[in-house]
Amino acid sequence: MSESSVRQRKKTGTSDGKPRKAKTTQQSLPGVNQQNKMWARLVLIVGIAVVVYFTTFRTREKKFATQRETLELRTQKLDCSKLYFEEIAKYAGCIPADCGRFVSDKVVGPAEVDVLLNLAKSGFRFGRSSGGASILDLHSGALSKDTQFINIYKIPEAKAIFSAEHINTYKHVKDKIQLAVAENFKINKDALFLTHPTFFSRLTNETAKTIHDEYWHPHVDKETYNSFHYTTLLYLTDFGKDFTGGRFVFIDSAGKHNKTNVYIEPKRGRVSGFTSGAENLHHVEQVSAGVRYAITISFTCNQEHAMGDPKFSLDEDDGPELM
Ligand SMILES: O=C(O)CCC(=O)C(=O)O
Ligand SMILES: [Fe+2]
Repeated sequence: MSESSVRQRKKTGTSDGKPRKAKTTQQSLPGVNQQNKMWARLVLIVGIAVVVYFTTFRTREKKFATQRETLELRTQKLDCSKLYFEEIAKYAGCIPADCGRFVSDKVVGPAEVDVLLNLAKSGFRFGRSSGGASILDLHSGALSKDTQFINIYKIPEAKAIFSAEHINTYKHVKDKIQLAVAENFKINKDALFLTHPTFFSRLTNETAKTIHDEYWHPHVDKETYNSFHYTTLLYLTDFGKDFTGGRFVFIDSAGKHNKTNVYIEPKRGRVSGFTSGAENLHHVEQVSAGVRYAITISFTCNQEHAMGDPKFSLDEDDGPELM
């Protein structure tokens, strides 16, 4: 109600000379003001709550390595998680100067990537998961096939795919990555051993059919794969060109509610390496289109978990057993 209409009523009396209900109207003014104040306070409180919520519980985003840049070396030091440090401390020569992560686009060359991508594509012709995440482990022979795994070494036609170039490149690249891990974490190269599982991955946006297809869950490699001490990844296809989605994400926490997602965009020939403890919680975003190829190459300091290079053996009696 406007002020002028209130004034109007004040002037107007009733026939018996008594004031009209204008009195009541006059009394309602402070009520309206009070209500307005209450609303203002409520809006202020809600506003503050929203600001506090988003500053306290927000997830920040950082790009550690974009697809467009070519990195000699980018590193990030981290405090080792307690459990990881307690365990790695047992292995002389294998204790990192600092826990952390690195990315380099200079360890593996484009020709080597071509050979390995060709090897991966040839292998996956013999089997793929029906649910979007396929693996090919040339050490055990494990190859995804629909909703299960088969042994590629039991397929006679697979013989044709393993050329000397494939085998030599695979071993040479593995050695270079092992050296990169040793240099970056300042450990003895010979204290590191290749471990299981080391595998090619092929990720698409197909709907997951089994738990093995759900590659996007946050995890700690040391917890998922007990033998891991250092994880490395070699990317064989480009984020944003060969596929979309599928970025690698470290999830860093400072306090309970303060998270930072640290992204690595896959790029052909890009190697990332990190200590496998809880300091490097991570996941892979779901691929939204295209095909993402990578190799997970894992290292242990525990000689009991060491494994040799793949035999690429097709002799059924000789061939590696599946896990
Ligand atoms: O392919 C990637 O980028 C990461 C895969 C991964 O997290 C793993 O193999 O443990
Ligand atoms: Fe992982």
